Order: sequence, then structure tokens, then C-alpha cells
Amino acid sequence: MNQPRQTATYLSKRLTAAGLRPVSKYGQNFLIDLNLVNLIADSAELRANDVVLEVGTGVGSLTSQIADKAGAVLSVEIDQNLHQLASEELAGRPNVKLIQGDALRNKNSLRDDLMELIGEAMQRIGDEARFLLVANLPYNVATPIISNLLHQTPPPDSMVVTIQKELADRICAVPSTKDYSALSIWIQSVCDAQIVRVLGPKVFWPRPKVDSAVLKMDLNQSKRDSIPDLRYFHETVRALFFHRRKFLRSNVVSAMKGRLEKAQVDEVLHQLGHDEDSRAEQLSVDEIKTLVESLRIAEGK
Ligand SMILES: C[S@@+](CC[C@H](N)C(=O)[O-])C[C@H]1O[C@@H](n2cnc3c(N)ncnc32)[C@H](O)[C@@H]1O
Repeated sequence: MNQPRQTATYLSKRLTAAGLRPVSKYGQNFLIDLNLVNLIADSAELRANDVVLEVGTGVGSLTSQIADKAGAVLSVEIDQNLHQLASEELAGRPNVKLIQGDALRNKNSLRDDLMELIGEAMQRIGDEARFLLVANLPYNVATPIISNLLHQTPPPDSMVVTIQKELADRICAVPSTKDYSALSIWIQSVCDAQIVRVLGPKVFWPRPKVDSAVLKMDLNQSKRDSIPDLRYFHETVRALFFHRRKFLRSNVVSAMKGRLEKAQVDEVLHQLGHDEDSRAEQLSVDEIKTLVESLRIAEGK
């Protein structure tokens, strides 16, 4: 299959010829090192029974690498002009479906047809089908894309994404560090996450101001199965970390306002051995899981 050459000059010529320039509000920083495009596709360890979602087709360079290995690729691009360029670049690839539009309906949900299309592609592949996200994500929608996908049925078996390094650090953060947040806990409570490679600004065109990272997040089914109500868990974790540096008790009391009395909160915290000085940011992911589940049971949910 024809492989788009991937240099800044090639990309700028390609866009200029089409009368276009990169649009910064869409996070259009294209990867110009083909080895790194390959690294992303290779890190996903793609197989013929994989259905891959890509958010941000761009001109289709990563898309074509994915399409060489996966059974089916669904790639969404918000920019009508890039969608058009990618359609030309990827013409003749029967396993690629390109969609023009926003991958998100809003911050809290994906576009309506996305999971339906993924489900159809998985059905065509059969019982062995896996679902993956592989993408050089636009920086402004990276968190909602990753977070929302983990609520879907099925969730992705694996997500390999290029994102801002700062966000990758937050996702992988450990307790008692400044990066440890509701997002770290949400992702780590259902996935095993690791940074594959840190990428400096030079490997993108145009160059972003900050470092990026290739992050791999593999779904850990037993971790996911240990959370009976994912929505409850995610929302409660967000509430617990709303004022990260406050004492745990005061965070739990405000998170449970109107749902649990202070005495009930104290009873749960006492039973779990959390003293008055505990802070949410000191608790491990497993301790947070146990705490949230105890609150859910105390609420009678
Ligand atoms: C970082 S670029 C990656 C492009 C290409 N995949 C690459 O690796 O070079 C992100 C792409 O996502 C697109 N994009 C931005 N916001 C989007 C959204 N909400 N839904 C779908 N695509 C979006 C941008 O227009 C841009 O093409």
C-alpha cells in the first residue's frame, strides 16, 4: 500500500497545495517521524482480529499503519478538509472507515454512532475480535476520550495514545505526589498503564510547546470486575479529589452530602482504619476502591 512520506516538508506542501494550514484549536500537531508512527502502531501489537478506533485521522499516516495490521479501522476527524485529504490518501483500503465529525457528543459522552459502528465491525470479525484505541490524540479532548471509552461496553482491550507528557504523568502517578488525582485513580483502577516513550516537540509539525508521551493502557479485566458500579465509582472518586489537599473526612462528608450522615461517614472511615489526619491523596488505588465500595454499601445502593 502507498505509504505517505512523513516529513514536515511533505506535510506542509501537502496542506499548502490544498490551501490549508494546521488549525491549532483542533490540536493539529502531526507526527513527522515515520519511525514513531510505527512505534505507536507496534506498541499496540495489532492483529488481524482487531477493531481499532483512531481519533484524529489527520492526513491518514497512522491510519494506514494501523490498517496494514488490524482487521478494521474506524477513524474520526473533526476537520472537513483533513477528512477529505485522508479520504484520498486512504482510498482503496477496504478495512478503513473514515468519519467526519467530532468524536465527542460532549465532555461526558462519545458521539452517538461510535460504539454502534465498533460493535458492528467486531461482529463481522467474530468471537475473537478485540477493540483498541490507537491514536495521536488532540490534546484538548484526550482526557474525555480516554475516560469515556472506559465506561463503554465493551471497553477497549488496550489504548495506545500520544498525549501531552504532563497528562501521561498524571495518569501514571502514584499516591502522595502532586500528579496523583481522580484521573490517575480512575484509569489505574481498571487498566495497567505505562509510558512507552517520551517525545520532544521536534518530532511534530508544527512543534508543540511541551513534551508528549506515548502511553499504553491495557484493560485489566479483574480490576474492572472488582468495581460493581463504574459510574458510582468514577463520580465518587472525582468528588473525593475535588479538594485534593483537604483531610479525607471533610472530603468524604462533602462528597456524601445529603446521602450519608456525618456519623455514617465516620463509621465507614473508622472501620477502614483511616484516622483524622488521612488525606485522599495518600490512599492507594486499592484503598480508594475499598472506601468507595464501603460508601456505596452504606448508602444502600
Ligand atoms: C495530534 S493530530 C494527529 C493527526 C494524525 N493522526 C497524526 O498522527 O499525525 C490530532 C487530530 O485530531 C483532530 N481532532 C481534533 N479534535 C477532534 C475531535 N473532537 N474529534 C475528532 N478529531 C479531532 C485534529 O483535526 C487533528 O487532525
